[in-house]
Amino acid sequence: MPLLNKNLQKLFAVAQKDERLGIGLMSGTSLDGLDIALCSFSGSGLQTQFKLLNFTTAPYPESFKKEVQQVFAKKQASLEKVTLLNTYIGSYHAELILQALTEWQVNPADVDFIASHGQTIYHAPKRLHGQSGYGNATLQIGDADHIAVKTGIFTISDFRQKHIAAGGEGAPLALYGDILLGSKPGEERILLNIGGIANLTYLPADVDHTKVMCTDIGPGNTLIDAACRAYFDKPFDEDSQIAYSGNIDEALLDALLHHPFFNEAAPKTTGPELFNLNFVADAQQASRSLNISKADLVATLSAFTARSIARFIGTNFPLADLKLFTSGGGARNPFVIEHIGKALPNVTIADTSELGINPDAKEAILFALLGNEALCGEPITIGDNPAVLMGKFSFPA
Ligand SMILES: Nc1ncnc2c1ncn2[C@@H]1O[C@H](COP(=O)(O)OP(=O)(O)OP(=O)(O)O)[C@@H](O)[C@H]1O
Ligand SMILES: CC(=O)N[C@H]1[C@@H]2OC[C@@H](O2)[C@@H](O)[C@@H]1O[C@H](C)C(=O)O
Repeated sequence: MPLLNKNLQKLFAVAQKDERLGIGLMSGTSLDGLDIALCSFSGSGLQTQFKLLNFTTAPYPESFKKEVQQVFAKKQASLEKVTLLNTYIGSYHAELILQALTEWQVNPADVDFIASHGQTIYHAPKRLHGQSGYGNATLQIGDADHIAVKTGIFTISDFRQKHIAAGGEGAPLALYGDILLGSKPGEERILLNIGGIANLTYLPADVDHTKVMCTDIGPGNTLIDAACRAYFDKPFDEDSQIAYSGNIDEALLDALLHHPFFNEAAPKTTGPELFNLNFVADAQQASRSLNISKADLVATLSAFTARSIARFIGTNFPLADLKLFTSGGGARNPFVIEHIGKALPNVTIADTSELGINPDAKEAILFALLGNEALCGEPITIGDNPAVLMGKFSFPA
């Protein structure tokens, strides 16, 4: 009998361990840095026990952001740049992981797996690209073979393709972890992540999985960040200082909210491929607000994020006793949170630390959970959502 590949033997052993150490990685649409979450896991599926042991966001230098921005969410980009970045990002993420492990005094040999999201460079659900003959598509780069070889740790990656293969749009994948992290019998809950794009998971009080909904809502920070970069030479509107210095332009806000995406049935996904400064310029043209001040623009874009989130929640979940738990960098944008609160006066709002989950770490934890599932889980059926185990395996040797 031929010998079993040693990597497979080791993988088999990891899947059978009582407790596994896994790292979840998230590098989202905001391009602020790599989120690295080190967790311990036992069990799988809805019985998973996990603990966040360490977390950091390794900030990206401006030079790296500029490189990625050359291809990010662009219809036309250099294929050479995409190819170079695919290898570079994999290798760079490996370095950032090793640095974090050194800081935490954790030996890489003790880590059982890494679950890497990669860097989304283009998200193209069919609804958005509209090209006949092509279905839903998405592309994350930062090849995981480089992470595995450089760190010596099994790496699971490219989670979104299987979701598409099974009929989804490749996102949001938060659903699978959010049920585990946030569901509580007797409480109507929504977990709202405000990253570059805002998404939510509704978790009903009766824990009926057919009622769970997980969907993108629209822009989170992406337009606010883009305006801050373009007009204030700042990566984001820290503590909403710019938004608070401006006024909301109601005509522009209405024009922004008028986009057909907001009337499309959920679940749906989107990205900066749609919500970008061209989209804003079109809305300014339509609302004759091209001449408003840049601070008014940031205030209006921040109100747009808040209003589109509040409108989605108010329309789809008109519940008396709803609790909203926020996460992602937008949870630290006071203007956005204040305006969501004003528009939803009957909803209790807190961030996910109330659930014992670091709001900045949540998405990286979600990918670590998906990695744990890929190793030892079973497909979970949640309503009409794709019931598949996601991720591809990269071996260190
Ligand atoms: N103190 C703050 N004040 C205002 N905004 C903030 C603050 N801190 C973080 N942010 C916002 O959060 C963003 C980073 O959010 P996050 O890391 O959740 O995004 P991401 O993971 O890239 O997004 P996605 O979930 O779409 O993939 C920043 O770009 C900024 O807009
Ligand atoms: C294609 C892609 O990278 N989508 C991200 C992005 O960031 C937020 C939103 O848009 C969400 O759909 C998704 O990420 C989260 C982690 C998800 O899949 O649940």
